Amino acid sequence: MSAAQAVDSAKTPKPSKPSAHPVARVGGEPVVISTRNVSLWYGQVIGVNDISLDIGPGVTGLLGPNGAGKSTLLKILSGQLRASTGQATIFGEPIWNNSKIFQRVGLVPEQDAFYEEMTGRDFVIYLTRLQGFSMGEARRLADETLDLVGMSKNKNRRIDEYSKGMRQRVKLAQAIAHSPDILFLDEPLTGTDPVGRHKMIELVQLLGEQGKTVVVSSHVLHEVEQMTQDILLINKGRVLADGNIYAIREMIDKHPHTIRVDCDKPRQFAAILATYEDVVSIEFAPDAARFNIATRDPDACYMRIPKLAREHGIELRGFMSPDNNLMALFEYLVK
Ligand SMILES: Nc1ncnc2c1ncn2[C@@H]1O[C@H](COP(=O)(O)OP(=O)(O)OP(=O)(O)O)[C@@H](O)[C@H]1O
Repeated sequence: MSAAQAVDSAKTPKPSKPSAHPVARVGGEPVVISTRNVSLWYGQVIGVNDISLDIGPGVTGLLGPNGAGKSTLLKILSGQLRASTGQATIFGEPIWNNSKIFQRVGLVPEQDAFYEEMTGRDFVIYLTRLQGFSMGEARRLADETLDLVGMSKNKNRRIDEYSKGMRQRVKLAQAIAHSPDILFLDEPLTGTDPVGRHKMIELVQLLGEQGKTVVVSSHVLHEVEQMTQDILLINKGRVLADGNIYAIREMIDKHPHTIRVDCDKPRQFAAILATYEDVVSIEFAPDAARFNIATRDPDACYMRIPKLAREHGIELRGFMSPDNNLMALFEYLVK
């Protein structure tokens, strides 16, 4: 059985009836999530500002730098925060204080909120029970879902012994165990190792292909575009652009993209990378242990870095896109 079939066949929740309300459409698909003029203030600080959007089935990437309002928007859409003004609906029904809707929603929050002394398995069972499943069903769903996210081997260990990547996978398992129609993931790739990252991306894609509505936030374009082509760009609490990745890519390609490289022989590796035409500049950290490489072809550069490191016997400790990439893009977009 494929993982995709497993996601669906593993679960036997009692599905809620679809809303009787007629729904609008986005790109030929029914609108699942909708907001109109939604704003939220934290005292004097604006979290999100006058956001109106329609999201349909499939994966939508919510992309923005730190502090853009991604978590605030996801919290409003998942019913954790009430908008100060405006309306937010799922399947045409208000989200706030609507327990019927909560059963159709799964959430991977940015912050961990575990009972650390519990095992991963008990944690998923416990939260699945809260969705109204019997103990037997919750156990079965927890086991099947933990298997799906690659946590079978470690599910009976205490959560306080887990790596960051394992924690992310348990968060994903609790979010999908009850087979929700809608899934919100807030920076799910943070701290994941390459295998966990691949697994998470694959699952997000599968859920989208199954017709679930998945909204995934990130501040790294490269991460988001591995999961979807549909992007909402958000900055300073506002949606700046809503559309296809290629249009957004075009804007980005006019700006050099920065990749931070951490390895055991930074000078040697920087010299190798500098020979490529797309590389615009290389800048070392003050201690010269890491360097930033600016490139006009991020895709090629991301592919090339691990390959060259392997070929030249360089130990690559990490490479990632620092926030200032997106900041540069957003500054450009709001000009
Ligand atoms: N509980 C809070 N109290 C006061 N201000 C807050 C609170 N939570 C968020 N903010 C502010 O609201 C704005 C949006 O924050 P939010 O966390 O939604 O952004 P984000 O895009 O998710 O960023 P990050 O990835 O850093 O979490 C920021 O200016 C942030 O400082």
